[in-house]
Formats: sequence, C-alpha cells, structure tokens
Amino acid sequence: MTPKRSDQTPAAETAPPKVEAWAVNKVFGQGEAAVQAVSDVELTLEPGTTTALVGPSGCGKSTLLRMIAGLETPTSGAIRIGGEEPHVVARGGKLSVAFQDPSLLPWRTAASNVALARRLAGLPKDPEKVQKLLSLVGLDGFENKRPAELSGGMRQRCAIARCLATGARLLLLDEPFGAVDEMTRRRLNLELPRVWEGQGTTTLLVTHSVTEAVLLSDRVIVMSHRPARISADIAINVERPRRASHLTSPEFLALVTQINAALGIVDEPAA
Ligand SMILES: Nc1ncnc2c1ncn2[C@@H]1O[C@H](COP(=O)(O)OP(=O)(O)OP(=O)(O)O)[C@@H](O)[C@H]1O
Repeated sequence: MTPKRSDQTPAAETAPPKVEAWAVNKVFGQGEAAVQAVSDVELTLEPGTTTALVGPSGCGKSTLLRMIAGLETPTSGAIRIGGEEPHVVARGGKLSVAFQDPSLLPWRTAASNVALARRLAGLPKDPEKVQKLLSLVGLDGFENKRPAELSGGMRQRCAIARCLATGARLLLLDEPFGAVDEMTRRRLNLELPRVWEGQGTTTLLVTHSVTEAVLLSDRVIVMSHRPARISADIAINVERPRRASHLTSPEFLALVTQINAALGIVDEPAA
C-alpha cells in the first residue's frame, strides 16, 4: 500500500528531481520492420526547471517522454530520475503524466477524478484543494459532471488538474493542451506554470507549438526527424512570470525565429 504523506512533507523529501539520460536509444520491432524512434539521446534536466521538446511529427518526442515516465524501456542506454530508475519512481507516485488523450474514469465526476489522484498519491482528503485546482483550469460549476458531460477541452483541463493534484515533483506533459481551444490554451499557458513553479517541479513538456514552448520553458530542445536526436538546445532567458505582453517582445520573437530555424521552418526567399 502507498504510504500516507501529508502536504507538509519536508522539502528535502519532495525536492524536484534531476533527470538524466545517457546514450538512450529506442527501437520498436525487429528486422525489416524495426523502427528506430530515438537515437543516442544525452540529456540532463536540472531540478525545478521546465523543458520543452519540439520536433517534427513522428520524430520520437513522445517515445522519449514515455521512457522517462517508465512506460517504455530504452533498447540501450539508461535513464535515472534522482538516481532511480523511472519505473521505480513511477511506482512510488513521484511522477505524474498528462497525455493529449485524457484517460479520466468515466463513472467518476471531475472532482472525484482529481480527488482519486490525490488519494492514490497517498495525500490526505482535501476537497478545497481539489476545488481550487478545478477552478484554476476553468472548471468551476463542472465539478460534479462526469467526463461524458464535458467537452474534449474540458476533459483535458480536468486531466491537467489531476496531474497537478498528485503533488508529484516530476511532471511529464505530452501535448497537454492539444485539444484545448486557442483562447483557453493561452490562458492555461500563462497560469499553469505558476502552479507547478509554486509546487516546485521538474517539468518536461512535449508540444507542437513553438510559441507555447518558449512561453512555458527555461529551455527548448529541438529534436531532428526520426530517429530523434537532439539538434538544438536553446536557453529561454525570458523573465518570469511570463505575461501575454512577452508574446510580442523582440527577445521572445527572436527565440521563436531561432527555434523555427532549428526546425527548418524558414521563409522562402521572395521570387
Ligand atoms: N509502441 C510502438 N510500437 C511501434 N512503433 C512505435 C510505437 N510507439 C511509437 N512508435 C513509432 O516511433 C516513432 C516515433 O513516435 P512518437 O510517438 O514518439 O513520435 P512524436 O514525435 O511524439 O510524434 P507526434 O509529434 O506526431 O506526436 C513513430 O514512427 C511511431 O510510429
């Protein structure tokens, strides 16, 4: 059984972890059908930082995130989270994953899905905290609705609240805002980092949006076409908290341009 822990667990026990990956490769299948998804990835995520992974569709970003989450095993190489193997950290409830496809329990209400995540993480009941998280993701008034009664974007926001509710110090977010409308997405982009920064987490985010990557992160890692290698590693030294006004600042736009260039997205020369 998961040992009970309180929200007042000493900081030393709940400090955000360092994530390290050495020479990580992942090959799916064998022989002629083999697909190499990740190639020779060396990566260190410093404790308490937010890193975004961007790259072409199908290049291997989710595979890398899933290996860090302990959901896939590297074919070769090693990953450690605070010195421990990912599946050990996952089993201990010390990491939390949110996917684009939110797997909420259909028979439970939004509030009960979030509360269950707290319970499974060994945290005490706290309906007020659950309510606060649901309110933060804009689900006020929908606490007692079941997933089938929520829109796709609402389900996704509920899944993000559930991910934050565990108090895990490692957040792995795979396109968490993919099905959220543009306006809500921007609001969540600006508000949610304050929550996870307040909790003190190491966060890894896969996103298709370069703007979102810059807005949320301390660092953006650009992956190449499959098999995914790291092709650029760009520090985002934009002051925090990030605000909507940053979106149009020259330094922000220069970073977006730099990342687009690393992705090979450049303007065609005028005819
Ligand atoms: N379980 C699996 N079995 C076989 N092949 C897989 C599996 N998971 C992923 N792949 C393959 O590995 C490659 C990388 O997939 P992955 O989902 O990591 O890419 P991605 O960069 O996250 O893509 P997208 O941006 O489109 O979500 C793809 O060619 C995919 O088909």
